[in-house]
Order: sequence, then C-alpha cells, then structure tokens
Amino acid sequence: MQALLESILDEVRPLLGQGKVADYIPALATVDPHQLGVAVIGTDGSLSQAGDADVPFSIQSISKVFSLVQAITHQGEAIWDRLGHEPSGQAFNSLVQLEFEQGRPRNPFINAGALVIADINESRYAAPVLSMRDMVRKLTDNPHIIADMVVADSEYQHRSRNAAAAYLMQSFGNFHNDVDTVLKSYFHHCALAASCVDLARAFSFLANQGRCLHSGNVILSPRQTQQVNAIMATSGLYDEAGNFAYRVGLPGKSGVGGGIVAIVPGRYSLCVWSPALNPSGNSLVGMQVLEKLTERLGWSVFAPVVCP
Ligand SMILES: NC(=O)CC[C@H](N)C(=O)O
Repeated sequence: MQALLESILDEVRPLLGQGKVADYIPALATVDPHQLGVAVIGTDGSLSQAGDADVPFSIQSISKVFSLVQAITHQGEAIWDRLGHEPSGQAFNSLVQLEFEQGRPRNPFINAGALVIADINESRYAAPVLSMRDMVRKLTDNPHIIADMVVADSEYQHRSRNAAAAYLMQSFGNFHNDVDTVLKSYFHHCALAASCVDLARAFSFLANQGRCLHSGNVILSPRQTQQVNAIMATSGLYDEAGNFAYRVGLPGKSGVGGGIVAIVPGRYSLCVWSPALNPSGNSLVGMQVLEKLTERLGWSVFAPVVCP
C-alpha cells in the first residue's frame, strides 16, 4: 500500500498548479497549492501514508460529518424534521433551492443543511465549540487539534452568504438560535486544522460499523453508520456527488481546504489533501489520487459483494 500511494502521488504531481485555492475565504487564499498528501488506515489498524500526510490543513466542510454525528447522537431521526437527506445537485453555498423548498435544506452537507445542524447542536451543547473540538481530538487521537482562528475570523468577516442562508431559514421558522452565534460556532468547526493521518484515523469508525478503531468507543450504531455513509455517497461532494460515485465509487466528504475523506466500508478510511480546487470546490488533485487508488485496488461500493 505504501509503495502504491507513493507511486500514485508521483503520477499526479505534474497536475499540481492546476485548480484554484479557495479565495472567498481570504485566509485560505494564502495556502501553498503545491502540497499533496494521502493517508490510509485499515480496520486491521495498519497505517500507510505518503507526501504531506502529517501537515495540518483547514478541514472546512469535512467538519459537517462530525456535526451530523453529534446531532444524530442526541436527536436521532428527529433531525430529519428539519432537513432532508437528498442530494441537492447545487453548489455547496447555493441559496436558490432553499427559497423554493421553504427553508428546508436538502441535506446536512450543503452549507444551509450544516447550518441547521449547527443550530440543532447549539440548542443542545452549553459550549458547542469546545464539544466539537473535544470530539475531534478524541476521534483523531490527537490532543493538539485546534481551530485556526485566523481562518475562523476571516470566514466571519466574509459571512454574507452563510448569514443569508441562516436568515432565510429563520424566516421560514427553521432556525431557532441567534444567527450570529451559530455562524461563529460553524466557522470555528470549519477552521479546525487536522492532517490526512488525523482525519483517516478520525473516520475509522465509519469503516468499522460505528466503532472507533483506536479507542473502541461506539460512535454510531451499525445502522446509523450505513446511513451516514449513504449520505456521504449521495451528497458528500455537492453537485459533483455523481461524478465522485462514477470516478471513485466510495462515500466521501470534501472541504474547501482541499481535503477529501473517503470510506471503504468494513476495510479502510482514507484522506487525501491538496489545496487547489476544481469549479465544484473539491480538491482537483485529490480527486485524481482517489480515482487512481480505487481503480488500482478495485475498491468501490458498487463492485460485486464478495461472499466468504
Ligand atoms: N465546502 C466547504 O468546505 C465550505 C465550508 C466553508 N466554511 C463555507 O461555509 O463556505
């Protein structure tokens, strides 16, 4: 695996320089786009990594999976009264559908949906920012995880679109807490910094029927784990979810920091990172790495099930 990861990174390195780092959050515009890393953790505990796999980056929308897990943990199925689990086919920050659909976001992985989830969590936790940070520290097994406050502040300064989504939902009665307070929690979650190795480890529970590999803690039931993987497969890459299913064939979640996590249910959790994005806001080189890896290894949730 180690040699395969190294050789795939060598193959895609010439593509570094294509794509564009997220500049609608000015603090992210300064990140060096030539970085590239990948980490793969097996449910047998094996870790393989290549390139800049230990360099922390802004997890951005990858945090939406952690927030969803928190909300499922304390609200269960009741969260679906407030939002759907259908793909949107729209950009992650689109507002068009939200007006048509009376302020009920399509899914928890577009911004509007993540803001409703943040609102649900704001009602539940006394200190949502710390609850999230502690959860990510436990799941990554890294007590040094912190949010990059320069990124969080930069997003707050440029919050118009997310604020518009939240106020629109408030006008439909689907937002219960103070908008500014929830936005601050949400930006803080997005600004958490973690490496490929941290995130591959953090998401091992999704490859392991809901049980965290290193702690043994039950994070979700096996059924809830399948459901979160299903939402990742159908909505994790926004308006590119279909392309991701076609090219990679795994549940995945991207962020505008250039990270993409992916799950091979029962086998592996992986994370790839390269900051420059394609027009859908997904890591351009990261997609290539995942496509090559799954093609070489035959990993796909759409491949025939091999019975023992
Ligand atoms: N796709 C993303 O990673 C978007 C997250 C970003 N924090 C935003 O709200 O715009």
